[in-house]
Amino acid sequence: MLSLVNGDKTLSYRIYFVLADVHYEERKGLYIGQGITAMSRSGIFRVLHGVAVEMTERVYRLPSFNDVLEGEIFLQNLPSVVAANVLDPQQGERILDMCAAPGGKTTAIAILMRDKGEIVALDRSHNKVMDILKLAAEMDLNCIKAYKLDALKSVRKINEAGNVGITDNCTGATVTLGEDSDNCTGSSTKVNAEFTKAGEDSSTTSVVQTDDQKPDAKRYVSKALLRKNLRQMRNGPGRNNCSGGRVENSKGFLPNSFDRVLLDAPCSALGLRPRLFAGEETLESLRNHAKYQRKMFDQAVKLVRPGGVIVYSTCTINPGENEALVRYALDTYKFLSLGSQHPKVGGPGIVGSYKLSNQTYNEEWLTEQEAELVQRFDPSSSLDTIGFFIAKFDVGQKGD
Ligand SMILES: C[S@@+](CC[C@H](N)C(=O)[O-])C[C@H]1O[C@@H](n2cnc3c(N)ncnc32)[C@H](O)[C@@H]1O
Repeated sequence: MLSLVNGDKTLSYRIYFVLADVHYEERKGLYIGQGITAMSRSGIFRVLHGVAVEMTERVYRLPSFNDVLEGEIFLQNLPSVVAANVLDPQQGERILDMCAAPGGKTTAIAILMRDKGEIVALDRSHNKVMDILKLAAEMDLNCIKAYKLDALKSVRKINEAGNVGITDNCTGATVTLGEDSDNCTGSSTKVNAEFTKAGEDSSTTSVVQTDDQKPDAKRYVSKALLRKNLRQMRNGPGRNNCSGGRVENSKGFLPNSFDRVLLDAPCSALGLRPRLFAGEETLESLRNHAKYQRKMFDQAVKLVRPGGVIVYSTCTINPGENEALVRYALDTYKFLSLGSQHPKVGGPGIVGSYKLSNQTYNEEWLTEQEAELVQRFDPSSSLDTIGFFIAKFDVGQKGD
């Protein structure tokens, strides 16, 4: 008998699992499962071995909220709401949400600010930025500005001429265009991208038909953009193009320019339910998540002003991406301190240490006092939430 628990207490879809050679190993409290895979219905017919389990009955009787009050309500799990509240945004402030799509926490923050102030919401995916814009429009929230930007490049660089701007990898021009792609050609075609400066931090890209072939450093087009436009001419704007196919690319932001920063980092997502371990993560991939998160955190530290706040959160139970990030942050940036969290709903973090096998140092986790200051949502606890982690940092004087 396979019983699953869903964090939102609704199971709208049939869920299939393929079980083969199931085994778990325990490493410092982290279970890594292999051989159990949650699959799509079509995917299940492509595997050669295994046992498929079809779950046909809901664990809970609560009906699905799909299509209920669409545009009126947006369901969130408890830890996400807590994360927005822990950030404690104030009206009139400038907030950065570094990895924002689909915009659940962004909109929760906007509501807490009563839509007064400015929330800059970033995601590296064009379509996901559209999702943020769509959600903000549905909820009638005007203080959210969403941009496509790789959060690893979210601090503007000062170039030799003293101008600010980031350079792309291909042309040296100040912005990269294209749907989910940073590749660019620099070549001119019938479909050009028009570069306009929209405010201090962003550039608006809108697609225009033109015969103007004059070379212009600020006019270039990516292959991805070309493909997208051909697709749009054939199929219409598509489900996500709520704002007429426009997406804003950002060139990055000035250091110390935000009152508060939320880094809801991409992670191994080992806290999500219902989900048996899919066997996709390895120890190496878990370490890679941690490295990626640290680089993003470094950007967050640069962007927040002295006296500001950074909230770091993940939906994983892997301490290497949670407590170890906090240790890194506190050891690297002496002007950061753990802030007391309100509301506090989850339990304390984990105290301990571990050694990365191919590195020469021990990564110490938190002291007991520090562990008390972070929130760890244990998916097996009676609170019945997804696994989640929240750390809040108060930012002191940065120095040079
Ligand atoms: C955990 S989800 C964010 C969920 C979101 N905060 C919410 O509450 O709705 C992580 C997001 O980070 C985005 N992402 C991953 N790497 C990124 C990067 N380098 N720069 C910007 N966004 C990135 C992913 O596209 C994904 O949408």
